[in-house]
Amino acid sequence: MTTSNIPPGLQGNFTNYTSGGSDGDWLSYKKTKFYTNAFIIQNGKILLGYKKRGFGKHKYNGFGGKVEGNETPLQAAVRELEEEAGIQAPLEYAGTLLFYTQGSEFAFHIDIYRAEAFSGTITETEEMRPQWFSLPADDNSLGQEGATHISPIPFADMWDTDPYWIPHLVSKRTFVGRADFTIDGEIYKPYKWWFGEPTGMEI
Ligand SMILES: CNc1ncnc2c1ncn2[C@@H]1O[C@H](COP(=O)(O)OP(=O)(O)OP(=O)(O)O)[C@@H](O)[C@H]1O
Repeated sequence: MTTSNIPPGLQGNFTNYTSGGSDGDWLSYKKTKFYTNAFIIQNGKILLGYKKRGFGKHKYNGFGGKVEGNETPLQAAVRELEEEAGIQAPLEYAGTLLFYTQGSEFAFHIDIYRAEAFSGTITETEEMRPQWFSLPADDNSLGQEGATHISPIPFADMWDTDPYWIPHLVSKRTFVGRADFTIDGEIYKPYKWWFGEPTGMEI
């Protein structure tokens, strides 16, 4: 299995891909802005933050934000993790998500990172309230301790397309994807999406 209907903005050969939504065209956008999103995954648990303000308010997500000035995405990811959760971690690249909402001035290009260790004390900030969640049992081979009495990943309170790529993140398989949304008032609805695992060096 290689590739079918790869969305504009992604190139290469892919495996384990999944897609859904409208049969219509992908939306078009003129520019992209670079963002980051970082997750700590440890002992059968994943650290998420409840966003208290700004974009994605009231959703759980990783910790991240805009890549500033001449930072690399990795430097931005390390800085945002510290600003939003109070911790430092040896982040590793995990995947990339393109996200566009109809009518928006730009598309998000989000580099996603993960780490299995961290230092410092997890701290609630003005922007995020950090909380551990348990991974599904299949991904829980690192040990159940600490994970048995905590809630599963709260997908109902996350971006609708998160369930398509979080499993790749958790199982350490590099992924890329695109998700186009429409917006109705303040409600974002997934319109069309595609996620896959690159088989070469072409990201
Ligand atoms: C389907 N769509 C999506 N799925 C999953 N995650 C998404 C996302 N769309 C945006 N994100 C993340 O949401 C955060 C916004 O960052 P945001 O708080 O706006 O950035 P930053 O802290 O720089 O902003 P301010 O400094 O407050 O302006 C940032 O982690 C970004 O990666």
